[in-house]
Formats: sequence, structure tokens, C-alpha cells
Amino acid sequence: SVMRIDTISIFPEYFAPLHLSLIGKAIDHGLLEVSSHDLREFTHDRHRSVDDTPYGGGAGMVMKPEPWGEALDSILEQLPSPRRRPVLVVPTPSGRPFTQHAAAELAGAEHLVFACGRYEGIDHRVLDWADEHFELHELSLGDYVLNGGEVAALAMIEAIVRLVPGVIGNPDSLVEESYSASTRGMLEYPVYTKPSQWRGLEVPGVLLSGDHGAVDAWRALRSREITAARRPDLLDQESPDRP
Ligand SMILES: Nc1ccccc1-c1cnco1
Repeated sequence: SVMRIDTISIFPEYFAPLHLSLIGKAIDHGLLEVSSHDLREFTHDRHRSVDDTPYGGGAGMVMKPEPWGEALDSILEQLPSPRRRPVLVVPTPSGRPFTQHAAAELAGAEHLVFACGRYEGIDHRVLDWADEHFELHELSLGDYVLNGGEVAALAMIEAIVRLVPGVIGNPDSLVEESYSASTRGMLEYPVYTKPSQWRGLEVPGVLLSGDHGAVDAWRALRSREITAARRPDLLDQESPDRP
């Protein structure tokens, strides 16, 4: 089944990279449809304004509700009926953490819409209205400040689309990867390839030994060392996907 992704942003050109490489191939193979919409096409004033000063005062500008309402309406109108509610993802610093688990959940959706806000955010009434017409997910990429949702949406789209069956050539690379990349897995062990000597640096001998048991043990030990050093929060997590 074809997954459809719509993005809405005042910088639609941010999404041009989606048409390259992996995702570009999925689109060519008809597995995926991506279209990016310019929020300003849903304004009607001479200045095509999308933001205004915040009620209650404070610095910065807030995105006006009307253009968002019209943009979301136009997406709903283009849906074949009868339709399942499309998923609306709003990247926001105040969102639920976006995790590999969330990516896997969203990979099952038929239709994903990404609303990318700038400035100090979108008038909250847009989210209240959208909650009645979409399956709404306010998601954060991490605890840092971006200028807008576009970069977050690109990352989320890549994480989601690569889990859609048929998009990635070699599925078993997903199994290994998803196990360790998921936030409840362990961190990846270090990897090496030819040449065995490079700038005076050698490859750990065990990896050249052909002793697969020893290799697995070495990798498990390195994963645990690295995880303990960088992500102690991931250690000894009891989780459904790691018995
Ligand atoms: N800082 C932001 C500003 C606007 C839209 C999203 C974000 C975001 C998402 N995840 C982290 O930050």
C-alpha cells in the first residue's frame, strides 16, 4: 500500500531532499507519495502574513490560526472518502519524545501530515481543532531548540519511512539495526573494515580470529562499555523488545 506524506511549512523547499536517494527510490517505486505545501498559499492579505504578536504579551510572534485551518482543510478535502483519520504530526519542543517506538507506530499509517511551525509556535486553537479531525501527535526530537519544525520533520520522516516494508532494500539490516538503535536497546559496538592497518592503527585482533563466539562476546562487551559510559539510562531496561 502506498504511504502518503504531506508537509505544510513556510519553507516547503526544506523537503526537496526527500526526493533524493532512499526516499526518492521509494517514491519512484510508487511506495510513497510526498508533497510539500507552502502555508503562505493559504493567506489572502497583501503581505501574506502568517504570524502576529502574542496575546498576553511576551517576545516573538505566534503563527496565526487561519492559514493553518485552510491548509489542513485542503488536505482533508483531497482525501478519498470514506477515509480513516489521517495522522497529523506537529514537531514541537513541548511534544512527547519521538522514539524508534513512535517511528514504528507511525510507519503503519496510510497518510501522515506534518505541520511545521516556526516562530514561538502555532496558535493553540489549531491543535485543539486538529485534534477533532486528525490523529494528533505532538512530538519532540530532543531537548534542544530549533528555529522551526522542518528539520525535525525531515528526521522523523526518514526514521518512519525506512521502516515501511519495501522501502529499504535489505530488511535484515533493519532487524539488527532496529534492535540496537531503538532507545531501549544497547548502543552499537565499534565497526571496522579493510585495510587491517591504517595510519599505524590496527583492527582488534579478535575480529580477525574467525572465532565467532569470541567476536560476539567482544561486541557485547563493547556495547555494554559504551552504553554505560554514554547512556547509563539505557542499561538494564526491562522492555518488551529486549527480553
Ligand atoms: N525547537 C523546535 C521549534 C519548532 C518546532 C520544533 C522544535 C523541536 C522539535 N524537537 C525539538 O525541537
